Amino acid sequence: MPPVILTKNLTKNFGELRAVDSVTLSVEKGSLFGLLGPNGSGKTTMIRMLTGQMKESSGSAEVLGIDPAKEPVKVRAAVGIIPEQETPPSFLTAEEYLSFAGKIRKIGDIEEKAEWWFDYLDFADKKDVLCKDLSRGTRQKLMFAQAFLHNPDLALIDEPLINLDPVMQRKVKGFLKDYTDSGRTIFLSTHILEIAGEICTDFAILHKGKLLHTGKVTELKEKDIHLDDFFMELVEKEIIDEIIEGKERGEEGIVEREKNA
Ligand SMILES: Nc1ncnc2c1ncn2[C@@H]1O[C@H](COP(=O)(O)OP(=O)(O)OP(=O)(O)O)[C@@H](O)[C@H]1O
Repeated sequence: MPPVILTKNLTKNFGELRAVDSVTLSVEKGSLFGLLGPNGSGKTTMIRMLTGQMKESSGSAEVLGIDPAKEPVKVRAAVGIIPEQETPPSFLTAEEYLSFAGKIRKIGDIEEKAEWWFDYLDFADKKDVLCKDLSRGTRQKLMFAQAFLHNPDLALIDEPLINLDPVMQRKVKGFLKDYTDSGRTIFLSTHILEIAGEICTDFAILHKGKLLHTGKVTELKEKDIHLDDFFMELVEKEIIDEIIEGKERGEEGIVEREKNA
């Protein structure tokens, strides 16, 4: 079976900065894939490229067999997306927003589906409130609901749990696990390593745009290694290597300068 997501040497430059650096990875159908990495490591940029919101500088990507750079509308119609820290339009109520999302996605029974989400995520009392007046957590619930309204085969979700309380986090974690158990795929970017270790089947670690590791969570569990310890060790090693490399470069620079003096 072909992978749901496949990237080959996917790269994104912003001027001098290489935000994503030649990333090659594959995500299998039915996996709950965690994209992990420190601040600024390129997770959001990856998701933006995979959902056709941003074109790569080089390399390629395929999402559900579609090239997101060539057919961004097709890819966005097929997948569910929760963009990072995005909020729903301020001038619509929660209910209007889901109805709007349902119309774009041509969902026939949108009222029924929206009702289900309001009940499931426990915010039916907020459906007539303008999005601008919703709490951050409730806005996040709304963004979560819009991503899954059309039961997509793949959802790419950027930090979907960060503003939710522990009860709601547990519910959403359960939802994501059940979703992938039924054969659909989740590509989740998160800082919360505990959650990733708990629910993800597969993971990748990015650091400064580079893919440091990709593998299965069970492989770590079999070796009795916690994902957060594995992550810390790998990222810390990378940082130490960079310091050593930087020092060596600096020293060489001094030697060169001395030679030229
Ligand atoms: N549109 C842009 N223009 C210029 N630089 C950008 C742009 N978008 C992202 N970057 C830079 O690219 C790098 C990667 O950013 P990105 O948002 O992908 O990281 P991230 O892993 O999602 O970070 P965080 O965990 O903090 O959300 C950062 O250095 C960021 O400043």
